[in-house]
Amino acid sequence: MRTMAYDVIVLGAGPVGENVADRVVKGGLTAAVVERELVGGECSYWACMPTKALLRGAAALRAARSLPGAREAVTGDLDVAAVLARRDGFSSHWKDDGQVAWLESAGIALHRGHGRISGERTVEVTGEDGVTTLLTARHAVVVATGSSALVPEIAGLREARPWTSREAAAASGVPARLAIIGGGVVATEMATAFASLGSTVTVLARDGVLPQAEPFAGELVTASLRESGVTVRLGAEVASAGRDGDGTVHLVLTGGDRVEADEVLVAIGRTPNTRDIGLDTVGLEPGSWLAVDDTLRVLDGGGWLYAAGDVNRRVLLTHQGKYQARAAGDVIVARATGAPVDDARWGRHVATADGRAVPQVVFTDPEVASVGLTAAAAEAAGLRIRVVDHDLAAVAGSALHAEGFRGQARMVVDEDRRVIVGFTVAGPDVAELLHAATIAIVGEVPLDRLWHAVPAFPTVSEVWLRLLESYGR
Ligand SMILES: Cc1cc2nc3c(=O)[nH]c(=O)nc-3n(C[C@H](O)[C@H](O)[C@H](O)COP(=O)(O)OP(=O)(O)OC[C@H]3O[C@@H](n4cnc5c(N)ncnc54)[C@H](O)[C@@H]3O)c2cc1C
Ligand SMILES: NC(=O)c1ccc[n+]([C@@H]2O[C@H](COP(=O)([O-])OP(=O)(O)OC[C@H]3O[C@@H](n4cnc5c(N)ncnc54)[C@H](O)[C@@H]3O)[C@@H](O)[C@H]2O)c1
Repeated sequence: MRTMAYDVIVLGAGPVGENVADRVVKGGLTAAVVERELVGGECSYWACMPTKALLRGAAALRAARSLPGAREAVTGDLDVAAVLARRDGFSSHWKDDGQVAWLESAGIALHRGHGRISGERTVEVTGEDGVTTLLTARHAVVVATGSSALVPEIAGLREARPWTSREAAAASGVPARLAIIGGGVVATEMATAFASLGSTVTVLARDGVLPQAEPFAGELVTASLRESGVTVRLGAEVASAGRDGDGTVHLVLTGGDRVEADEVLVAIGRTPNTRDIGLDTVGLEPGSWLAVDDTLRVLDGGGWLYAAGDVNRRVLLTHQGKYQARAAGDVIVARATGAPVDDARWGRHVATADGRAVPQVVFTDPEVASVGLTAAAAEAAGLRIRVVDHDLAAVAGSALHAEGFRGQARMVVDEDRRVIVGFTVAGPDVAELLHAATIAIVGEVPLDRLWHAVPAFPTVSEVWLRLLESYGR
């Protein structure tokens, strides 16, 4: 067996694994990444990038149609083939040459194949040709193997060959009828995308629409989906499924109702890619999420094992995984070189923001942008809060932005510290509004100082002033 040694070995070359390796190399250590599929991971080829490319054309069309003067210039409908072709481009046509070239330029070694931990600081890589290479790490092994779509144990569902987010993101055509199981982020984004591309969509949202978000966000998205022709069935649970000889999928709901579709997309959350990575060889449970401390070191992982990104379940988002990667890479370098470890809250070597200040944009119509705690989550955390709401349509910038603008903003204030701990905004094109709130929350900017952060007129950001005015001085 061929053997090779590096300072750090990273299992998985998704956005998170790539970034851990980059930080480690920038810190003066050597690093190798092990990748069994495409360098770039889920985000680049089957998640963030292709799905946003599927959504963007319809969003631009909606924006034009919402403006007298511009709407008259729109003479046709979406060009579905062009949307799919643009999506193909944003997925690099499912080829990773560009990302491999970046790895080379960054001085990171790549081992293609399935990686398995085989003991303390060792990883076995089995290539497609069956040849195995043994890698040893002088300092750390980082698991960044990500997650996969969870398919529930519903009678007949697996045999019905459901789509997961992968098939939806990479679809080469548009099914006439699409049923979606789930009401979360993937379900609402893909309902928005496929409805705009011409599918007749049914969303089966057992637990509601965007149940993790502020309630007004789910309500606005549900109303908008329904207006665009999507059937949204709140509380609907699928009891059994089947696909008949002509390809039609039949779903039977608890209570007996039936739904027919040409494809069914399962979007009920994720499962960690840890079933076959050798966790048992180091006393950990195969198939489990890898719990970590704030420096991303695996609990009971011997001190040399780290886990970053989706696989540790802290936050399943690319930007937050990459934030963890920067902390993990830097702390591995610090520990390897004997430099001081800065693991105090908000220190260089910890991912403090994971707990309290995670930004997310759901690219539905309307967009939902949020950071920090919802009112419900803040109350559950025992904070004494005050909730301030404002109609987003009632600022001049919004009225100018689109006719019939609909939206809502909410800030959640920690009354004991007089700082914002949560912010949610729903409305057309609000994604870029979010970073101001992220800075206010991470910076723990006192409300009295925020009065001096004056939003420009006439922008949608003026809602910040209105929220402060409602709160009072
Ligand atoms: C449909 C969809 C849309 C999304 N949109 C967004 C979005 O807009 N914004 C956002 O921030 N997040 C989004 N996400 C979440 C985002 O995709 C993930 O948070 C992100 O990909 C996690 O990165 P990662 O590096 O941890 O894992 P992954 O991207 O899953 O990468 C893990 C890599 O490890 C490899 N691997 C796994 N096991 C092994 C092994 N044993 N040996 C070798 N290699 C292995 C895999 O092949 C993969 O390349 C979306 C998710 C989905 C499903
Ligand atoms: N724009 C973005 O940032 C973006 C886009 C897509 C996905 N993602 C990330 O990808 C991850 C996965 O997304 P997702 O939509 O699959 O998960 P999710 O957790 O957002 O939503 C899953 C939904 O399915 C429901 N559910 C769970 N089990 C069910 C069952 N058996 N039957 C019916 N419903 C069930 C849940 O209540 C939940 O509402 C998320 O963590 C999300 O953050 C992010």
